[in-house]
Amino acid sequence: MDQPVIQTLQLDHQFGKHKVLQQVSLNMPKGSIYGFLGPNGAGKTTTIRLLLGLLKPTQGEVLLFNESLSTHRIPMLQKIGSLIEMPSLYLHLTGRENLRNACILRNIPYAKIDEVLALVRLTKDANRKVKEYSLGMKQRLGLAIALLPDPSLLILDEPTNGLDPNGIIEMRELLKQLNRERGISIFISSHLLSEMEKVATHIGIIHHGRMMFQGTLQELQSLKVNGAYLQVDCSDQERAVQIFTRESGLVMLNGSGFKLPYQSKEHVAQLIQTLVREKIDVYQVQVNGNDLENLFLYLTEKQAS
Ligand SMILES: Nc1ncnc2c1ncn2[C@@H]1O[C@H](COP(=O)(O)OP(=O)(O)OP(=O)(O)O)[C@@H](O)[C@H]1O
Repeated sequence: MDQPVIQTLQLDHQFGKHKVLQQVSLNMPKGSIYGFLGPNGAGKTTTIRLLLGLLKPTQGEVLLFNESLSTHRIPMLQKIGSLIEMPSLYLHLTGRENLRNACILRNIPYAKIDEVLALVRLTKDANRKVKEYSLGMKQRLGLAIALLPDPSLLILDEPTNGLDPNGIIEMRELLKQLNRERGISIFISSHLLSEMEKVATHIGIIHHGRMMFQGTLQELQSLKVNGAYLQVDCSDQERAVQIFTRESGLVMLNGSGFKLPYQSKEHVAQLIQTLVREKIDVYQVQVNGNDLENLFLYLTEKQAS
């Protein structure tokens, strides 16, 4: 698991004078599902294009399977399946015919077609025209094409973008299955923290072209707890702040209540019991700071301190 499948060494990229990536050092262990997370415009697609050799870095290096992409591009790309945003499909052809075309282009035997159709659960719809497919089915067909060469690494750019909740669940389950049963390492970009938490084993966070965090999902989650705070709305905010300031100096008046660092659900229960005992009515208790935006704020503050 510790052997890297993707490594970038201080990657910089600029379009003209616009610096889009700065010193991006990615490290994706073999066998992992690496969630590459960042808001729109953070530099995710640019990074993916560099990983696939579709762009050349201004500085730095990409290593795939421990070898330099600049010297081993062709054999490496044969081991990689990719899906960048919407797959380009022939809508007037059937799913099976699209796969046949892809086989011809990549010199892959037709025998693989039934296998990949079954993997992405499109066997029953294989002979329907793609124009009749839902977006989720089109994405799965794109994934089937990416799986044709039996890749050991999949690189997927926002594969759940635009899908309905069912489509998102199907894609998520499918990726986990491919990772678990076939041992395929999966690099997946997304702007949704909650989605990546459901699928990824490792996370890299990019913001304004810089890596802000890289580690296991557990490491990210412990950071999130550190960054999260509890917002409590109640009938007597001033007295509540006095009570809890005795326990922890980090309590602040906020809106119609107060806020303090989130510790644990047991601590939340104790806090509510204390308020009730003190005859202060509790209107609302909310854990904030667990979303991507707050996480960025937290990480930025942490880097500056
Ligand atoms: N070909 C290009 N020429 C000039 N600027 C570009 C080009 N492609 C991307 N950019 C700029 O680079 C920055 C990063 O874009 P990128 O597409 O990598 O972000 P992203 O994280 O994938 O976001 P999104 O989810 O919106 O695609 C953006 O400011 C974008 O405008």
